[in-house]
Amino acid sequence: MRRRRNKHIPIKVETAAADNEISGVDSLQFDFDSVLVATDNFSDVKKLGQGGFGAVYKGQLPNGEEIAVKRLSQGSSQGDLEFKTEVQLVAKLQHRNLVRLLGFCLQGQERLLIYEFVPNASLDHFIFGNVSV
Ligand SMILES: Nc1ncnc2c1ncn2[C@@H]1O[C@H](COP(=O)(O)OP(=O)(O)OP(=O)(O)O)[C@@H](O)[C@H]1O
Repeated sequence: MRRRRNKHIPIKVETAAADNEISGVDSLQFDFDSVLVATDNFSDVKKLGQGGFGAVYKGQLPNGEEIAVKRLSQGSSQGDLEFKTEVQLVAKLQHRNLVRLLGFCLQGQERLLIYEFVPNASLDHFIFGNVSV
């Protein structure tokens, strides 16, 4: 008799591993409506620039913290789970020369990445430290 290959087992194992990997990722999730309020509905006035992955908007949270919201262009084939896993890994990175990723937002087709806002003037300090000119 021919032996049937059970294709379901590896998929279940992968899913379980991925679930463990993203445990706690929800704490990084921003509410979409709060981001809309923070960026004045992604108004052109708040637009900081345009990168390869989408437009970036300045926002302000209710506690006064300034943020930069990267609104990813739609059409990525990346799944929600992959996206969340990637966000969680990047959010753990901390370095004086890296802009801090604060969180993400997933709503329908919308995928947002929320970073700390870095004013132009402070980029010199990020890169060169405190140098007097
Ligand atoms: N954290 C931030 N604080 C302030 N402004 C930002 C921040 N992130 C991005 N910007 C602004 O948005 C623009 C686009 O940034 P983004 O990171 O999307 O693309 P990029 O760095 O130009 O190129 P790439 O898409 O290839 O990474 C930047 O040039 C900058 O003006």
